[in-house]
Amino acid sequence: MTETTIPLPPITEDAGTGATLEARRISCWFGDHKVLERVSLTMPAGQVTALIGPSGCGKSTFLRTLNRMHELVPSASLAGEVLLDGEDIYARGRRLTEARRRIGMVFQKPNPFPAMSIYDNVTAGLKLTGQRVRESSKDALVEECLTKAGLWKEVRARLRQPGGALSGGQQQRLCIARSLAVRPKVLLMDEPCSALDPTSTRRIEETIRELAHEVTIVIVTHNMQQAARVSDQCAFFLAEQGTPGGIVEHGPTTAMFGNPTDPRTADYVEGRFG
Ligand SMILES: Nc1ncnc2c1ncn2[C@@H]1O[C@H](COP(=O)(O)OP(=O)(O)OP(=O)(O)O)[C@@H](O)[C@H]1O
Repeated sequence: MTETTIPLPPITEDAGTGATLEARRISCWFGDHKVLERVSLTMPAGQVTALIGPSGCGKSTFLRTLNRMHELVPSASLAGEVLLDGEDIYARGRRLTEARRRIGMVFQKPNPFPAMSIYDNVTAGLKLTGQRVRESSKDALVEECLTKAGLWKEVRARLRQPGGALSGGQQQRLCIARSLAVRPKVLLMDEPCSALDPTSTRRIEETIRELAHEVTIVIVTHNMQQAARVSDQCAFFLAEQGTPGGIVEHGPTTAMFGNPTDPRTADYVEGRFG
């Protein structure tokens, strides 16, 4: 079988400011249960957008619609559009793998391939998304992605050791490096620090701020201090009294925390519920 080679330029050549992601009137169901009602949100290129709100209001579901992961659940359905730099990722003829390549995801629990080497973990996503890199370029790619994920100095002397031998925080940064290797325009992060200690959390937060210059980031977090530290804008989700979740308020993080317009936002960010 012949494989198509898609030459990948060094990341720096492709480094822009990410892409703007725009969700338009997203509604989601699990079977008959409607969990999101006409949610619209623009996540601007090169910014960090934090999705906040109490448990069960649909933040993760919304995040998973942004790279077509919601449709993996057999009972799940969806209405609305998700535009990546103006093009609907759900449009007929759009390939799922293309959406996943351009819009990467980092999960709550670090999930490197534990028996695979650190080096191979970084390049693992390339094959899965049908991309190939020349052998001669691989070392540079691995170094660049690990550097951007803030892990290079800690692992450069042991790239052939298994990914599973790293600490939890290092594993999460390895997963970020793996996501970066396929040149995403957007990185979705679902509570990426909730399984980590405070020091590792700080390292990931620094990494997020550094990456934001070239990748658009959308992060779900329950940690209000974290939302305040890492994000440029916030969207506050709420599902009241058994109704589907929606966005109550969104805007610049400084305004959301300093001067929210909706009393429910104020109550939530000041820790009075949730
Ligand atoms: N796979 C699933 N099947 C059925 N219902 C689901 C599924 N995943 C989520 N739900 C339901 O969808 C609603 C929204 O859940 P979701 O996980 O998106 O909320 P969340 O705000 O991210 O919560 P948390 O902060 O606790 O992670 C909840 O009522 C939840 O029970």
